Amino acid sequence: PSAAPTPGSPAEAAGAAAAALAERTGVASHDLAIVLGSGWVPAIDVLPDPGSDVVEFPVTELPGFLPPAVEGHAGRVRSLSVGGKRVLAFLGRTHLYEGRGVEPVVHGVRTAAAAGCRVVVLTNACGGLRPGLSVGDPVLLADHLNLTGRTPLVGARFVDLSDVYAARLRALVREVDPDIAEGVYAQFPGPQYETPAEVRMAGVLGADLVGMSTVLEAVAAHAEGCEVLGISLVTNLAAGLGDPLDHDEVLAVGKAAATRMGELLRRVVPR
Ligand SMILES: Nc1nc2[nH]c(I)nc2c(=O)[nH]1
Repeated sequence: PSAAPTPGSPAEAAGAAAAALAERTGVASHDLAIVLGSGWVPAIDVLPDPGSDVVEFPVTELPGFLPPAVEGHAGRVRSLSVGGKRVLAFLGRTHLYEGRGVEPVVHGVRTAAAAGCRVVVLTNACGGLRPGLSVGDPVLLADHLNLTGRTPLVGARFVDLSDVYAARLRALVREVDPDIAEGVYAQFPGPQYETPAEVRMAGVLGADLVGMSTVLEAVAAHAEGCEVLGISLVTNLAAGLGDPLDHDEVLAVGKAAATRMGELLRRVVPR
């Protein structure tokens, strides 16, 4: 048996949250987790198997989760069946820019892993900077640039990240949607958007997308042994490449693309 996690450690906190989740949902083990970024929440309404039970509650009912710092970010969690798999969906997430450290940012994916999930799907809304990307495009993450200067890992955890966005899952998505674009996502700390010069810098560094989430969650989930699938929704052209950024537009674009994203998830998740 694996050694009991150190009292007060993030692993212990994830274990406690997973136990509370099993209790609250009546589901002993979940198979797959989905983190829904801005605009993605409507996408999961098309997911549940007809007639299957769906349990939803505020994520703060589980230990270790903080109340949403940003008004309107629904900090909720939903347990549902999709293609016979038990799925744990986080509607909204904690962002690094909330200034509450890295632990709360990755507590969800660590809880999912402790609850049995072996696959974690991370979705987000982001800015597009590669020519040819348009607002409303989904982009499959092939790799990332961690420009946050932070990491969820502590100590001698020399984790290999050469397949952090699992090639197996990316191949599955390409089978379902052969024309989907693939790209490299750079996470900035935020909360401000990039300057045009920073966007140009990200491009020089090889980024196709810029955002404020996902990277630290992917590192944490991969370090827990989960296969990670990342899908971004381009909701604006990065600074200097298009109209000035507006958060309300972001949500509108997300809603418009939600059914397409829901279809994509519904065809990928059971596999
Ligand atoms: N860093 C960064 N995050 C974003 N999130 C969204 I939606 N658009 C952007 C963007 O242009 N830059």
